[in-house]
Amino acid sequence: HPVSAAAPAAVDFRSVAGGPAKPLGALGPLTDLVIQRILVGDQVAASKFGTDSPIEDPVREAQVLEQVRAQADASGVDPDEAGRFFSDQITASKIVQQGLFDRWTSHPEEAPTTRPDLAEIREQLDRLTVALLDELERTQAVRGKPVSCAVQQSLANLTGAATEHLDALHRRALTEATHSVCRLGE
Ligand SMILES: C=C(O[C@@H]1C=C(C(=O)O)C=C[C@H]1O)C(=O)O
Repeated sequence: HPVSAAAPAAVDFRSVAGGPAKPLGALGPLTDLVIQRILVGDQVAASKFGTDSPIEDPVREAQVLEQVRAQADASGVDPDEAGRFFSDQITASKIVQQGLFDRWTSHPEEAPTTRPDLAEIREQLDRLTVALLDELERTQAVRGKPVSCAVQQSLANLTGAATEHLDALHRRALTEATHSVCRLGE
């Protein structure tokens, strides 16, 4: 009989769970939001590519971090901890933007053909900030236990990267965006 098709390279968690695939475990919801923010980075890159807007905007970064510190206080999260976490989110976004700029420069046929509005994208990022801070608050207990936190972050990153079909660039951004999650609050 004919040889069956090759096994899939990665487990499709959709078929296991029977529902929308999400990063697993205690840090799954936080990691899901981190991935959403990383993917918004693609939109940011598309809005800036071929324009005068630079990848790095220190004024906007300061506004984001100011919003974060104020809202952290209101959500019961340490403002310094929240600030460190969001600095990593900003770094991750710039990794994605630079990676896509490089890709689109060497492969212009892959460059986006429409240019989304940066102001609208930033409103989307501001909404994600609120949700991320809620998850930072909700996960304080598990993040305070270094060993189980590390296990949960590995599980969430692995399953999140697989279910969202992240490429090497976006996986690198995910690693950067989550590398302090288990050290925060110490
Ligand atoms: C996302 C943007 O690009 C960069 C990343 C930022 C972020 O992740 O919040 C903020 C400013 C920029 O340095 C943006 O310009 O809005």
